[in-house]
Amino acid sequence: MEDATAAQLAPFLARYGLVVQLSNSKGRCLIASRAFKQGAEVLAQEPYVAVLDGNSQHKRCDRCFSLSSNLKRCSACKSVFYCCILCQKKEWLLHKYECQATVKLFKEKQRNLTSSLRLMLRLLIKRRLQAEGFVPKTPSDCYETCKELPTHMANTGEERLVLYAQMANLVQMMVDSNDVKIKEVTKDFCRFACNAHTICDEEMRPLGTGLYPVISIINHSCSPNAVLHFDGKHAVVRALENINKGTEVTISYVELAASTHVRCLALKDQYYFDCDCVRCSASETQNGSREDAFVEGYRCINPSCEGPLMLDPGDSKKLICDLCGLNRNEADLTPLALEAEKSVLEASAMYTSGNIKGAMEAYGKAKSIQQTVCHPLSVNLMRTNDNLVKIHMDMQDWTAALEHCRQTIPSYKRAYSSFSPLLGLQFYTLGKLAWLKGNTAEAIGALKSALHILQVTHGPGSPLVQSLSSTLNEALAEAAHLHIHVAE
Ligand SMILES: C[S@@+](CC[C@H](N)C(=O)[O-])C[C@H]1O[C@@H](n2cnc3c(N)ncnc32)[C@H](O)[C@@H]1O
Repeated sequence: MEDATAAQLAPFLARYGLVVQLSNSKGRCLIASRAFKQGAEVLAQEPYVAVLDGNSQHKRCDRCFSLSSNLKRCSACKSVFYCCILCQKKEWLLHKYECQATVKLFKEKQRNLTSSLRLMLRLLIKRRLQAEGFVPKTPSDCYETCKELPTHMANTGEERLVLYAQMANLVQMMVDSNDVKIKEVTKDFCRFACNAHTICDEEMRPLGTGLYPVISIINHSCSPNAVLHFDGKHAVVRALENINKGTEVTISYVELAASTHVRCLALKDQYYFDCDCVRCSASETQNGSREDAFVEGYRCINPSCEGPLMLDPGDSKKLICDLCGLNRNEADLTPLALEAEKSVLEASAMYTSGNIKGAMEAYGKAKSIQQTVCHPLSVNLMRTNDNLVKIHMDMQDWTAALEHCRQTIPSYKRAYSSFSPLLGLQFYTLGKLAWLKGNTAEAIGALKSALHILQVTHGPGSPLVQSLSSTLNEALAEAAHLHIHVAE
């Protein structure tokens, strides 16, 4: 970071107990200048710019991102919705220009704005209004701070660069301004790609994208000590463990329930770096590769053995069980793994097109193949079970949903860290399903586990944690009334 920006940002960071340091391999890093307790808020920020995605645009307010069943549509562009007149009025200063550009794009090209184009348009509008003094500017909320984030333009492939340049062209046409330089906008598209964050609801379902100039300074680790959580579009970083003074704050950029190989590919493809976090470094050890074999590997040929299959050092075509030493040919497994993959794709397409029964059968077929091929704790089987939970919940078949959900818990525990929000949410689903089925003791156990995790990741005041606490209290009251024994 140039000294001027770093110095200007320092007071904002000092309020939280953070400083920026430079590292040769990672660029800027955010370092704790005091200790943070597990669950504490490390940093919070509003986005510089944010957009709702296509699915959420008609369900949430474009300004505050809150859910509403009574949204009012902008009568001019007809493409954004607000929860109240106040939100609409407050947004008008920025939306006025976006509105004109949206109408122009539709008139001239018969095209609607995509999320990425809208995000860029918002960046250009806000940047101009701040430069002209119509919108206030602070060091943590200005284009200059966004501009310090890396673009990795030199690493970006030709095809992607051409696409970004075409998108920049469209933006230039929409705003009809010579101030908009194609090269600069192309660079900003590159910047979005490796710095913008997916905004999620409390249940970690994506609802939009935002650029958070300070939060984006936080680097990645596959074993992070902090997590990003959203309240609407307000982003909060919480400590997943006690963070000591002088320690780098890290979050995860990718899905952590994946083998080292898969995580590293995703990081390289989007963020252009080779991860050397503790988890990735461990993959080169026997313990680390065993962990990968559990998460994304095959199962032993002996159905009663739960050992993971590792590469046979004596024969590269063979896999050997790490527990009992039995061999299995990779060539026998590949066609079955492909068949399972095909069934999963078919199931997903059927689900999207509304053929729920077909999807249920196809996921059922995938599951039975995966049970013979994949390790019982593998993420492939876990995802199929998750889809079956979702489908059975849609069909209000709580018994089947509960059964599939129970089966996911051991793989969630293996694939995610003990304070992962996704593990917490899975316990919450298990607790709710067990409660619906009248399994009070099981519900209490799962809800307690969920609360233990989600209080840390979401904070005790979050609406999700509040509603979880009240379900747990209801279940505890019922257990006391019926003299049901509850394990501590
Ligand atoms: C969102 S930015 C993080 C802030 C960035 N370090 C900076 O200087 O502004 C993402 C980029 O930071 C770098 N980065 C993040 N985590 C890293 C890691 N664990 N190892 C190496 N580079 C990392 C990569 O260049 C990545 O594309």
